[in-house]
Formats: sequence, structure tokens, C-alpha cells
Amino acid sequence: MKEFYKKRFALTDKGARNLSKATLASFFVYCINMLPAILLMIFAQEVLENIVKSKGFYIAFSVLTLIVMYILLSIEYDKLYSTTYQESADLRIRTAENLSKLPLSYFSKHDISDLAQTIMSDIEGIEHAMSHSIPKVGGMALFFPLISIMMLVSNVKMGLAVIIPSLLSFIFIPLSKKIQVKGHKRYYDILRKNSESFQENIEMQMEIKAYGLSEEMKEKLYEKMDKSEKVHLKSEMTTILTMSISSIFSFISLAVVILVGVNLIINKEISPLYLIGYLLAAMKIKDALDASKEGMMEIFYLSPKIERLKEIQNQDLQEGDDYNLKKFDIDLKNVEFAYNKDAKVIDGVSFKAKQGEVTALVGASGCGKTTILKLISRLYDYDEGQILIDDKDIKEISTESLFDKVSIVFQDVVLFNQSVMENIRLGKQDASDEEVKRAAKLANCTDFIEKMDKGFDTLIGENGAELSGGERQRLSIARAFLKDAPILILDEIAASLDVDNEKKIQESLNNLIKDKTVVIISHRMKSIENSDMIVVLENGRVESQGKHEELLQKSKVYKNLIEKTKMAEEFIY
Ligand SMILES: Nc1ncnc2c1ncn2[C@@H]1O[C@H](COP(=O)(O)OP(=O)(O)OP(=O)(O)O)[C@@H](O)[C@H]1O
Repeated sequence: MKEFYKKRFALTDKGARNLSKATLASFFVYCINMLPAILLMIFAQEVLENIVKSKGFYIAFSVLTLIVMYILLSIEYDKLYSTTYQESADLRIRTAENLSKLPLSYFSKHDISDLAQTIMSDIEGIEHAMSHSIPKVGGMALFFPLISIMMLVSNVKMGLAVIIPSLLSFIFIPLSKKIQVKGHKRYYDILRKNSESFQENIEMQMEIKAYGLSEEMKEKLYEKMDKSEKVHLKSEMTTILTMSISSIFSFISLAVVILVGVNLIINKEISPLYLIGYLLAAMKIKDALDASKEGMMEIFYLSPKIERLKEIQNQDLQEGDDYNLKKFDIDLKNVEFAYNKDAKVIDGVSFKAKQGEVTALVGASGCGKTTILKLISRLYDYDEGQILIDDKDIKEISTESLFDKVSIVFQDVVLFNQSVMENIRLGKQDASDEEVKRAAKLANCTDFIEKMDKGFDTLIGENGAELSGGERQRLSIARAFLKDAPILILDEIAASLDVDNEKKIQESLNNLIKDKTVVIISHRMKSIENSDMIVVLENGRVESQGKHEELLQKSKVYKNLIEKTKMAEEFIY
């Protein structure tokens, strides 16, 4: 049972074990629920035969039943609720851990709000089903055959009178599973798309306002809401229809028991006592089955949520061994990579970025420069070829060991809604305040930080919303200065800097990069002329590589880039 639960509901080992225990507890609760009916039957028989036992027997029987029921309900409650909440916390942590080990390629193909929904709301759905439905349905699946056999053994006709209508009332639920799941999945998918649209609308507020698109976007959202409402209504209607048909049979079951029972009494096949007993049993079974039907529906609706959770759990993680890298040459050998299958963005790229040297990547926009930086830093895993650091394939190095040795400053700076101090400290978690301030000074941040309300303790808003582009960029450079890793990757760090800031940061950088492996991208061709090695890229391939003077002689693409940069500098608006 444990393995079935684990696979079927994407649970942890502990969660599946607890759910199995809860199922067994539910089964025994169903059994013990029959005891009052049995007691009533014994009492009725004794009244009929005029041999009523002492009060003590009934009191002892009732007290014993209550105690057993209390114990079972406590076990069921504990397994259903306390351990379920623990399981949902474990599932969330496990999913978040999986996500943290996935390459960025996964995130570029999945919406972030969607993933957040899986962690929060999908797991909440599983949590609710675990505590309210799965053990009840599982317990019923064990209890129903047992009680059916007992009833058939006692009296076949009365047994069948209870079992057949009960089965008929239940059968509609699994029969309608396909339609139910399809309808609910459709609604669920639409809901997810709606939440993506809402998020997009919030994130794109600046563009929406700048281009006067508010009304148009609002109408599109209304349309989507209307559509989701219709799909929801349709899905609910099939549920209502199924439940109604099932309820009719459920009610008929009691009438059938009375009819068959009365008939058998008239034919003197059973005593009225049997009828009372079977009627009580039928009522109990009806209640239990009704609860299980609702539980089963909930389990059906879980399907898309579980599929999404399994999808995250079954992704290839970025594995690798912890390794203490000592040398930092980066050697790319025939590297190939595609974001989307069959559309290679990097196609057989080979070059060596040596330790103690600055290697610059240049080429037209979209030729694959940033992608190469992402591959070197293992944010994405390459498809073919090899990238070696310290003669070790980076795919064999754990991301923790690799990231420990790499500082990255990307064009798109990501900041957290924390203080300036904590945002810089991300570069080196155990850095003292003094170290953070020194790094901020090297990155020319001190001036603007000191002007802020609370200096280094100022909160910077979501993703640094309260900072200018240049200030954000400088904070991210300060992080890299603080980390002081032996491999430094810089993607267009001057893009948002004015000439003054760029010059000051350049000076700090020149001190920082000694003995390091530095790989940079810059559209300001002047800033890379002195690089030890310039790799010229064209459509994901290396067109040429060498020093500035050498490339002016041998590389058409490079010459072209230099000329175009000159033209751009002379451009007047
Ligand atoms: N996440 C992604 N998913 C799919 N395609 C992508 C993704 N990121 C980039 N690309 C595509 O890969 C190609 C290379 O992009 P890349 O960002 O590496 O170019 P680049 O040379 O750095 O460009 P730029 O100089 O404009 O920054 C482009 O055609 C781009 O459209």
C-alpha cells in the first residue's frame, strides 16, 4: 500500500507510510462503527426472546466500544492531520530543493508564477486530499468487500439487497472519471493561464501605461475570466449530474432492503430482526459510501496537480561531485547548445580562457555571447562537447563547488527586497560589515548609498525598484568584488554606467582581476582592445580569435564591428 501511495500521489516515503497507517485506522473506524448496530441487534433479539441480559453487559459493551472508537479516531486524526501537514511541508521543501538543482533551461520553459502555484496551491490540494479523502476512500476499499462477504454469508438475498444498489450508486463515480478529470484539467489549465496573465499585467504596468494599453488589457482579462467561468460551470455540471444519479441509487438502496426484507419476512425466510440489522447496516454503508464518493472526486481532481509535481520531481537534476578546484583555465571543446531542440545557438565553439588573462567575447547581437557565459557558469548545461576547468568536466562538478569559484555580473541585475548591506553580502555570506563597505567603495557605490535614508540599512524595494539602472549595476559589481572568486564573468557591466562610474569601476576591476580568469562581454569595443584574447563569434560559431591587432588583420567580422562602433559613436539624434 505504501509503495502504491508513494507512486500514485508523488509522496515522500514517510508520507506514504503515514497515509497507509491512516488508511488502516479508517478501515477499523468503519468496522467499529458497525458495533452499535450489532449491539442494537443483540438487544432486539433478547427483547423478542424475552431473555434480556443484565444492564452491566450493555454498559460494558458500550464503554468498550467507545474506548476502542476513541483510540482508533485518535490514531486516525493524528495520521490524517498532524502528519499530513508535516508531509506537505516536506513535499514543498523537496520540490523547492529539486527546483534549486535544475538548470536555468527548465525555468526558461516554465512560467515562474506557475511553479510557485505548484509549490503552494498544488501541494495544498494534495495535503487536503491526504487529510480528508485518500485514507477514507482507501479504508472503504478494504471495508466494503469485508462487510459484503459477512452480509452474504449471513443471508444471501438480504446481502445482495444491500450490496447491489450500493455498488450501483458508487459505480457512476469511477465510470465518469475520464470526463471529470478532463473537465477539471481544462478548468485548472485555464486558471493557471489566468494567473500568468495577471502576473504579466502587473509586471508590465510600465509598458501598458506608456502605450495606453490599459483598456485593451482589461478587456482581454475579462474575456479570459468569462471563459474560465464557463469552463468551471461545465465541469461542475458534470460533477453535479454524476453525484445526483449516484444519490438516487443511494436512497433506493434503503428502499430495496426494506422491500426485500418485508418479502422475506412474509415468506418466513427471515425474522424481523434480520431486517432491522440489515437496514442499520445499509444506512451505515450508505453514509460511508457517500463520504467516499466525495473523496474519490477530490482524488480525481488531484491528477493534474500530481502530474505537475511528478514532472518537477522527475527532471534531470544538475548533479556532480564536490571538488576543490585549484586551477582556473576554462577550456571549451566543440561545445554545442540549443535552448529549443534543433535550433543550435552554440555550434561547435572551442577556445581557452586562461587564468591570469582577460578573454573577451565579441560579435553581433544574438550571436551567442551571453549563452556561452551561462554555459561556463553552469546556469545551463551544454548539449555536446566539453567545458573543462582544472581539467575536469564542469558537468561532473557539483554546482555548489563550481559557483563557489565563480563571480558573475550579468546585464540583468537581480536584487532582493532587503537592505543594501544584505544585497551586497550575498556575494559572501560571512563577510563583515567592513568588508561589505570596502566592496561597495570599490564598485563606486558609496556616494549613492550614503545619500539614502538609512545608508547601508536602506531597503531597496522589490528587485531594487527604488534604484536607478546604474546603481543596481554597481551593487551587483560590489557583490562580485566581495566574493573575489578566481573566475570572474562580466556581461556588459558598463551598459548602465556613465563614463565617470565606468572609469572608476574599471580601475577597481584592474586591481581585482590579477591572477583571475576573466571572461567579459562588452559592446564598447574600446574597452576590450587590451584583452589578452578576443574571441569573435558569428551565429554561434567562433569566426576568429586572437589579439586586437591580429584580428584587425584577419577577421572580417571584427573589423566590421569596430567600424560599426565608430559609426554608432558619431551618431547624432
Ligand atoms: N532563454 C532563451 N530561450 C530561447 N532562446 C534564447 C534564450 N536566450 C537567448 N536565446 C536566443 O539565443 C540566441 C543567442 O542569445 P544570446 O543572449 O546568447 O546572444 P548575445 O550574443 O549575448 O546577444 P546580445 O549581444 O544582444 O546580448 C539568440 O538568438 C536568442 O534569441
